[in-house]
Amino acid sequence: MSEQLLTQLREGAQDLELDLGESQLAQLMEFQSLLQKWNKVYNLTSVRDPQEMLTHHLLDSLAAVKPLQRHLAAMPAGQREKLLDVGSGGGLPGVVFAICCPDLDVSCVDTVAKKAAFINQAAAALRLPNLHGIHARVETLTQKFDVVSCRAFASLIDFTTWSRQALADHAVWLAMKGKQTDDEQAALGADVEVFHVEQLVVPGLDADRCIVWMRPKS
Ligand SMILES: C[S@@+](CC[C@H](N)C(=O)[O-])C[C@H]1O[C@@H](n2cnc3c(N)ncnc32)[C@H](O)[C@@H]1O
Repeated sequence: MSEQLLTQLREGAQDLELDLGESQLAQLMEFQSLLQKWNKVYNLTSVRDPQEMLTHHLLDSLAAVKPLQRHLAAMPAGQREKLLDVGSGGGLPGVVFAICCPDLDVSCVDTVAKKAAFINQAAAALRLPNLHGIHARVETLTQKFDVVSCRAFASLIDFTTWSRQALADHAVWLAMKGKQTDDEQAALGADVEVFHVEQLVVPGLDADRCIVWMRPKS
């Protein structure tokens, strides 16, 4: 991995006001190397160019870390919080969350077995005991999570409908979206509340990005 990409990653993390150590930056770089190395075998992403992978995948996922950390800090202190990343594919944003938030237990679920296997391989290679790959349809999961995230997965209504049973008490949905989501929000049922739409700025990427934060309405 080139020094130039590492410098860009470090500067991007600073722009995002992330407090990442050198070992976490190295893990992020190693994750990108794993994505590149295994992409041909596992078909993890259509993005092949390392520079594009850095901006469109790593920095894009990193842009959601500070908002996630803010949400976690506001949760009542207790046992280690659990996050489920739905349709995680090659681990975006799940693996990035696991690297940046070592106290968060991250599970990445995908219907494609080799993608879930890649996550477990990455967990071992990056020495991340808080990262797990699950091969399943999200609709079939019985475990409960405090935050359920997705990126480039499905419409808001499909995402919330399919993953609702995986929400613990007081849990929230964190949907990373790339454009205006007014139509998708309007299509949500009365049992889902959008409580915040948070705009994101991705260093080096001139594109609309936001997080749609949602919770079930009781
Ligand atoms: C477009 S990819 C997005 C991958 C990754 N989140 C990203 O941002 O690059 C969507 C992923 O969702 C997975 N998927 C589709 N339906 C699913 C379901 N019901 N449960 C779990 N994963 C599913 C697919 O296998 C695919 O890997």
